[in-house]
Amino acid sequence: MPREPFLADSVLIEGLVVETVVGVYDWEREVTQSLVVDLEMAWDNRIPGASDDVKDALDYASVSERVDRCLKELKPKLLEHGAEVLAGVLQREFGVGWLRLVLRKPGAVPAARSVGVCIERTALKGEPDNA
Ligand SMILES: Nc1nc2c(c(=O)[nH]1)N=C([C@H](O)[C@@H](O)CO)CN2
Repeated sequence: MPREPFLADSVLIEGLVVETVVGVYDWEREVTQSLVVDLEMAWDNRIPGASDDVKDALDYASVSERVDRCLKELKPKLLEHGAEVLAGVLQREFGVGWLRLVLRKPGAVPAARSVGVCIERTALKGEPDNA
């Protein structure tokens, strides 16, 4: 489902580095590796734009801390699982309606600058947690 066509505002986090256990192979469960998170989160920036009050804003510092904690606790095997859980946490805890999330694992394929996954999720009104 596309994001709301009449409001294109968002809050961005780019290149957030998280050190965590991640990967499907046995050796990967014994070390930490870097993940890099890019996030675009739909948010009505007209309200904080008028009030100049961070309480009205989607606080990118708080979101960044939550992303870091989520991935460190989760220790996902697949990037897909990390991205999916993260998207749900941000939608439930911060009230983000739509988001695009890119999760990269720069060291995974030596011949590639980076590999990763990209997901877009829209919280549907009427679903549990999205009343
Ligand atoms: N689509 C994916 N493919 C692979 C993943 C992944 O998370 N998503 N992970 C691995 C290994 O953990 C790899 O990164 C080790 O270098 C392989 N393929």
